[in-house]
Amino acid sequence: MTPERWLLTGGAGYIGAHIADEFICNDKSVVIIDSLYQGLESRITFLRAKHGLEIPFIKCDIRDYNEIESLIREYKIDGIIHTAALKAVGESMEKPDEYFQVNLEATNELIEIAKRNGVKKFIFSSTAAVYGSPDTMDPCKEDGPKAPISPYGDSKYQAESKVTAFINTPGNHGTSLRFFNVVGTAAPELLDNSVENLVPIVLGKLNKGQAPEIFGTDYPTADGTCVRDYVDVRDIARAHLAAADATTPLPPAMNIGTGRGASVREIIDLVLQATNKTQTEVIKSPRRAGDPAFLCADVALAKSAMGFTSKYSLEESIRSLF
Ligand SMILES: O=c1ccn([C@@H]2O[C@H](COP(=O)(O)OP(=O)(O)O[C@H]3O[C@H](CO)[C@@H](O)[C@H](O)[C@H]3O)[C@@H](O)[C@H]2O)c(=O)[nH]1
Repeated sequence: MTPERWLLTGGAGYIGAHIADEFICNDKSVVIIDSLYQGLESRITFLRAKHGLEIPFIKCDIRDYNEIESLIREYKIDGIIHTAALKAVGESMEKPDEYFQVNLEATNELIEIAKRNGVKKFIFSSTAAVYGSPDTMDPCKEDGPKAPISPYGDSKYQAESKVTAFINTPGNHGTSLRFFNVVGTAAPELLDNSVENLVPIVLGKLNKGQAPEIFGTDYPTADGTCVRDYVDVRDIARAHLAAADATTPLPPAMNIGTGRGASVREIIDLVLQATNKTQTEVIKSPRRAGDPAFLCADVALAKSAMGFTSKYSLEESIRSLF
């Protein structure tokens, strides 16, 4: 049987490359497009060497609709995993138009292209940012309140509607996966190269002999610092595989997290342990605007709908970085 062929947008990115790896390991064929704005071609080089495959890679902006439509025809694509996006929450406040263009308009266009060309499967990378800044200490449920507070979260939330309309069409299949805080790596070559998130920031600081900074130590949590649900990127990739292989209709959106919370303080301690550093100095800074005290996933839906549960512990995720 010919393997299913998936177009992976943003496949040279940190998350996209892990999905490519997981799909290839499970006998699916992938075609990767990436603008290389944040993605790295070296990740594709690594995947080609690891799997001994000439994985097709085309450098292409997600807004280059003609090129994408030609590729979908040329490669006879069965399904699309759409991870290509702008993802910096802070930057989205400064460039909202660009975020809506890349994250919302391009997703809408991609779905129209899929429809015109008989592509029946679509899995969309969404985010816990759709929940905004809840003021409860309860895990977020998919059908609970959505109140994104950044153009990033809003653009992703609005794009989910288009995906939902697509998958509600009889014969189509897919979902939106709402990632919580993604950490870890399958290989040093696939590491997260962004400098926007807690773990890479703390690592960078420790490597330079600087003290990590904590944004807010007066939250109503056990140790006063913010709690998040840190999920391994390899589990994110496994969730995509589970969604692609599901034989029953999926809910329109599912949380992908662990269901366990960890505080900023705990993360810093784990990174210190993993690096064998004894430094205990931290800078206690004021709260960062828009940060909720607690943001964790209710993971029941992904489990019941597609049998997905996370596999990697936070310790394993942090250890994978060294
Ligand atoms: O130097 C730092 C950096 C971050 N933090 C805190 O660490 C926590 C995690 O922050 P960060 O890694 O920036 O992630 P979030 O703000 O939780 O957002 C991430 O996780 C969301 C999903 O939960 C995604 O939508 C976003 O794209 C992604 O950046 C927050 O409480 C921050 O205030 C610090 O205390 N010090």
